[in-house]
Amino acid sequence: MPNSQGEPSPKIRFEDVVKQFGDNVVLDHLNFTVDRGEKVTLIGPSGSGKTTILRLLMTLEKVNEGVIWVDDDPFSHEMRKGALTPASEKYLRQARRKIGMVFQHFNLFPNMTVIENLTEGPVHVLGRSKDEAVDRGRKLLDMVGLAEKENAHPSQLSGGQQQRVAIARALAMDPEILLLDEVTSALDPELVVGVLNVLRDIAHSTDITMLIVTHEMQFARDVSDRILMFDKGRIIEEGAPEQIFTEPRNDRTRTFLHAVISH
Ligand SMILES: Nc1ncnc2c1ncn2[C@@H]1O[C@H](COP(=O)(O)OP(=O)(O)OP(=O)(O)O)[C@@H](O)[C@H]1O
Repeated sequence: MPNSQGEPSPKIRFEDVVKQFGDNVVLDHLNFTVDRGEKVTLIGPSGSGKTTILRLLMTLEKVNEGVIWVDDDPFSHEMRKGALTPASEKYLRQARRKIGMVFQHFNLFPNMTVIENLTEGPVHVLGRSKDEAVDRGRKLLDMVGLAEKENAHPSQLSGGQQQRVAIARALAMDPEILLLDEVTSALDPELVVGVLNVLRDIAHSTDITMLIVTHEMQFARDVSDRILMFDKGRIIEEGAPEQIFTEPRNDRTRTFLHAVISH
């Protein structure tokens, strides 16, 4: 949707967002935007607040101050009687339909087959017909290289295969925004490549807006339009991957990248 200057508005906008747990200020008056279709990777030391940003967007946490906007609509809040009011559960349920997330632990439904995992949401939440959901589920399984596994149960798959099913399951809900939180960090090293290849294809071939938390720096470099470097709940540097990875301006970015890449 264009704004009053005729420019497209951002897909996601954090406006002065504060998130704290007790006295621990995890996000400190945070401001940033993500454009439509943009792929943005959040990097930074452990505890700098990256996962908290994704959890706020998944509505698993609530902001203490500030407002999150998606498509120029309030996301963390709703408009009541002309005033922004913290969002109700009902409002949040509707708002989060635009957003899909893949976690470190894939959390597939263990008693369902792979294809049932993919069709459950589209049928029961989006109201799609079973045939339509199965048809789309098969296409997505093909895309993640698991067409022949549709009748398997999750326990019969490797961790990497389960994670690829989880990615397909998130896409089956047609999200406008996809959040990826350390999706390969629980996997054995030999399974990481297959998952990253699938995600690389998705990043390059879809216009889904993606917000990514990863320690896989080569992957971040390949897929990201922009990198945000966090420290203590603030963005201390941002830029194109080439700039951040080859000539970081901030000393803490340089130290962080050195530690991660030489790890
Ligand atoms: N539910 C919670 N209750 C209390 N403190 C929390 C909670 N969730 C996160 N925190 C704290 O918030 C801070 C930021 O955590 P967060 O997981 O967002 O960091 P991160 O940058 O994603 O770190 P990592 O790379 O280790 O995942 C940490 O100090 C963490 O202990």
